[in-house]
Amino acid sequence: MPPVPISPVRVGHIDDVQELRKTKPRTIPERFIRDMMERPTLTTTPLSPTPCHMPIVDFSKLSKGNEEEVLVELFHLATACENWGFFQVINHEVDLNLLESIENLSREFFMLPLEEKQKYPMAPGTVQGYGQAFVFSEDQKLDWCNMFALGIEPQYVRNPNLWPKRPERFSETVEVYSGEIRKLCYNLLSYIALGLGLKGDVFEKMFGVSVQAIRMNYYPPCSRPDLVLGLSPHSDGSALTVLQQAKGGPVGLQILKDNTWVPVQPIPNALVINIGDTIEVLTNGKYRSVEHRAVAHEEKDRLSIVTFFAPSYEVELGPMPEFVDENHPCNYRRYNHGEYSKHYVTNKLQGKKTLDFAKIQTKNTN
Ligand SMILES: COC(=O)C(/C=C/C1=C(C)CCCC1(C)C)=C/O[C@H]1C=C(C)C(=O)O1
Ligand SMILES: O=C(O)CCC(=O)C(=O)O
Ligand SMILES: [Fe+2]
Repeated sequence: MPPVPISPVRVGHIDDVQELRKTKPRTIPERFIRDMMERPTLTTTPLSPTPCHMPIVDFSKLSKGNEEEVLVELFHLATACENWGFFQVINHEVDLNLLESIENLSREFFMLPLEEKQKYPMAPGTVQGYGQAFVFSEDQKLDWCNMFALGIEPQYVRNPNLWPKRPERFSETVEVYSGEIRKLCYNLLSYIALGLGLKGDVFEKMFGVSVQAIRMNYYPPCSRPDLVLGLSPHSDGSALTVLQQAKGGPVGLQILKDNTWVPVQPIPNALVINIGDTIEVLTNGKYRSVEHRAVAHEEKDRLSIVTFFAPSYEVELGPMPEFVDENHPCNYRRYNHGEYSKHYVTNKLQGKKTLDFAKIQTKNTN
């Protein structure tokens, strides 16, 4: 029997937003213009919400503090995870020169000629390389963003053909940076576990060789930021996400807090951490992966460097027994993380819809 042809993903023409901005600075193609309900609230209008200062966690107090400082900071961390799903970590012990280098090299990468970047194409329906991820149809709205993403760990998620030769030292720096961010993720997960009253090594043991990926998002200026989104609303499919916002950029990240999109004011040298879907499931919803999005700016470009840190694909996940009792019924089924990962990367970003994969739907008795 001949092999069954796999139907290719038909996504139509996707404009490269940087090129568009260069060649037709005032044009916003229809595919980028959001329906009224999806359009963003911007920080530049008098009626817009003031940027929030999300909770700050001082990592050095957790790693080097005295007993009391550790306890107080664990409490800050636990409260941030429970009430916000986001926090900014300061004194994180990742070398600031390394943060600067990855920022500069990522910017240099995006500033290369299009032909050079297209040597590392993100094929339709895949998530690694240069392009737009999460586009699966011709009528889907597009984000005002160029992305470059790479699988980092374990080795089997790597596609060596997609590691850029230019700029010089880019790939080497991604490697060193990812190693440092990996350590930070393991440490944060152990403090998160302690804050939940669990053993510090519970997630490290459970996750096996954790999957790690990096994504650089470049948002060029946009003549009508009120009509487009830099990045569609979503929660992250990871356990933890580490977001570095490049220095000097405008406010761009917004999180959905109490049903309102709240802009996040970057703190110089801090890293933004958010709880991903895995931790939501493991804690049976005690800690939730919060929906977030990015908006574009009329005059300034913005760059973010994002690390996704998740369990190994063979790990079976479900709510931990510590978070299930008669008052807290089990909200999520058990599933394989590899299956979830596949589900995540083969669906468009659509708020928290991806997590329906794991949710136990409660019957509406009304
Ligand atoms: C554009 O990519 C993403 O947004 C993304 C993908 C990450 C991945 C790679 C680039 C290659 C290795 C696999 C992996 C899927 C992690 C987001 O990652 C989220 C989604 C899941 C699931 C996750 O763990 O992080
Ligand atoms: O650029 C940002 O601020 C948001 C990025 C993000 O949420 C992501 O890449 O998952
Ligand atoms: Fe995200």
